[in-house]
Amino acid sequence: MQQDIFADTSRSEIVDLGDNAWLDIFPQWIATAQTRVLFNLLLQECEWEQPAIRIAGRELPIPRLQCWYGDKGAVLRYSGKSFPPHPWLKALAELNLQLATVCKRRFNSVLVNCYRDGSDSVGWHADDEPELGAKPVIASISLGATRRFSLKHKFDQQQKSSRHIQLRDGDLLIMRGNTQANWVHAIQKTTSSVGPRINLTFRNIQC
Ligand SMILES: O=C(O)CCC(=O)C(=O)O
Ligand SMILES: [Fe+2]
Repeated sequence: MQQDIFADTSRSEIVDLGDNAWLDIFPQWIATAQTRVLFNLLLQECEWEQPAIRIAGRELPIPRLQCWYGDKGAVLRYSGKSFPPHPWLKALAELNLQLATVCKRRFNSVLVNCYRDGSDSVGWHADDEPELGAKPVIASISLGATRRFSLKHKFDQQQKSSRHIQLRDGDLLIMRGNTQANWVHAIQKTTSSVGPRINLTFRNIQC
């Protein structure tokens, strides 16, 4: 992948969530010409899974497809399940290198989610598993359809403190500081007609 596929990376916005929690957003961090190539490549090459997890006492398939990539030993754990990593796809390793220029770190793993349509979602959660460490930096890249990323405070659940951000094709969102400690986030189902979306969250698992 060439350097010039990345759009103007100096253009970023900060969303201050208070108490040392904040988001950095780089709209269209990946240029539109390349997002389609990347989207199609991931759709074809990812080894998509739809694992079942226990929700309210019942084993149910997650409402999206996912695949976990990373260094050997970077095991993803949530809802009592463990997912050993698939070895890095070349395209994901290259994206990780480019992220290093913005995030000043190399991530050791990435969760790839595919939301096939508006009925796919991810429920309210924080990426606050102990193996992600305190104040984890999590870099999220969106490809394909625009979906609404919602945040609500863990301890102040008033509607007015919620935030909503439209994540568009090529956008990079970085969650920083106390975002995982103080906030939960979700991509909620929508009844509007939306096409497929792929989201990549790059993380560092302590292993
Ligand atoms: O799809 C997104 O934008 C968010 C995904 C997410 O929160 C996660 O994978 O932990
Ligand atoms: Fe998350």
